[in-house]
Amino acid sequence: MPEVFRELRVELEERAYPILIGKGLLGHRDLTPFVSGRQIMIVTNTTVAPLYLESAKQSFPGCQVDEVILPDGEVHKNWEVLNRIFDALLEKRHSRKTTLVALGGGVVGDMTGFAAACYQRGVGFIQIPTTLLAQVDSSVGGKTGINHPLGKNMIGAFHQPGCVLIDTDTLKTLPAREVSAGLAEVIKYGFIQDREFIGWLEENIGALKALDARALTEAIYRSCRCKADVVAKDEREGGLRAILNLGHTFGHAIETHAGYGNWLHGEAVGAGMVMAAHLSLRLGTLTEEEYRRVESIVAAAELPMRAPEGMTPRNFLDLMAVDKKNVDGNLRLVLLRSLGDAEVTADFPQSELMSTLEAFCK
Ligand SMILES: NC(=O)c1ccc[n+]([C@@H]2O[C@H](COP(=O)([O-])OP(=O)(O)OC[C@H]3O[C@@H](n4cnc5c(N)ncnc54)[C@H](O)[C@@H]3O)[C@@H](O)[C@H]2O)c1
Ligand SMILES: O=C(O)C(=O)C[C@@H](O)[C@H](O)[C@H](O)COP(=O)(O)O
Ligand SMILES: [Zn+2]
Repeated sequence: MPEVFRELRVELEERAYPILIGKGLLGHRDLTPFVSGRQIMIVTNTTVAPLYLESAKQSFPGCQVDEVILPDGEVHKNWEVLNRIFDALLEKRHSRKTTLVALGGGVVGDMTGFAAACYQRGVGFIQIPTTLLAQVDSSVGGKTGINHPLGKNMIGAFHQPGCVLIDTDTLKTLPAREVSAGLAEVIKYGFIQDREFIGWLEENIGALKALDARALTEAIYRSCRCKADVVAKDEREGGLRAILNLGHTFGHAIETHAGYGNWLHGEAVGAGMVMAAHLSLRLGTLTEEEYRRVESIVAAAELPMRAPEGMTPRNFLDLMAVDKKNVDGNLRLVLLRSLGDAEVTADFPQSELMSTLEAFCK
């Protein structure tokens, strides 16, 4: 039987940090050992603040706690809104000993981490992720940043948090659509590295959608374990880490095309993973049966399986041309060697890629 409290470490020598996972941790777990001075700035948004800001403050007894509340949405993951964090830090005279606390989903987490990487050339930060997606993915690993109108996450820095606190109770208020978006990144770990986890997910997807606490804790633990392991081996994406990008080359193109509205990140990744699997099937590395399993688990998570209405193969190719994984102008994709095993490769005929794009843009 899975436990309701789990703990992991991201092993990065002097930058190693714990991931604490369980029910009812927010406001009860003392996080002051991860604060360098006495000042903290909690960064959150207009949706999360009324739900969890007061509880979050209880996790920092004895600290001077300030807050900055950002507008909600991927469309606000930009320079203008990032600057509001710097304005608040300077107005409240935060020193280089301050600690930033990201309370929210991946948008708040990525922006807070980037602000922490830049403020006075770098201060500490803590991740308190409150969406499933942020709990299984964005709060771990130190990728921080903002979007550009021409490309997703194009401006950013690697900056690791000092601690990640995951309270599964916060998921009780998460809309079902956001739960599905988070499941995309959970399923991703199975596809790239853990075939056995795919079987577990096929059996437990209903319990996850119903927010069963034990199933959630298990899925979050296994996801974070996979991510922590990859990050410990390749913190700055020199090679291996790029497998965490399965479905993202297609997915980021979808998000950018959509103007960072309408499509959630996890939804775009869901469709993108099916596209990557389809190309792998065409290249003969994935069997028909494996491809059907990919389709059926993505469908069970209630994620989209097609490109957005009106998006063309040309749109995909133009947007994928700025992907960060590309080398010397050559497109590189994360494809499946088999179910549970991914690779980054530029070794695919353009004609096969076109066939996949055409199949999904119908
Ligand atoms: N840094 C990384 O490694 C990494 C990994 C994956 C995704 N990301 C980024 O994360 C972002 C997506 O994150 P997301 O899916 O969390 O989106 P999000 O941050 O926009 O959160 C989704 C929605 O849920 C709301 N919300 C958050 N917690 C809630 C709660 N407990 N109850 C009710 N509502 C709540 C938010 O206000 C928002 O409206 C994207 O920008 C993506 O690029 C980064
Ligand atoms: O942590 C990583 O590495 C990932 O690729 C995780 C992704 O789920 C995440 O969306 C990440 O932000 C994508 O990074 P990018 O470098 O492709 O912008
Ligand atoms: Zn992602």
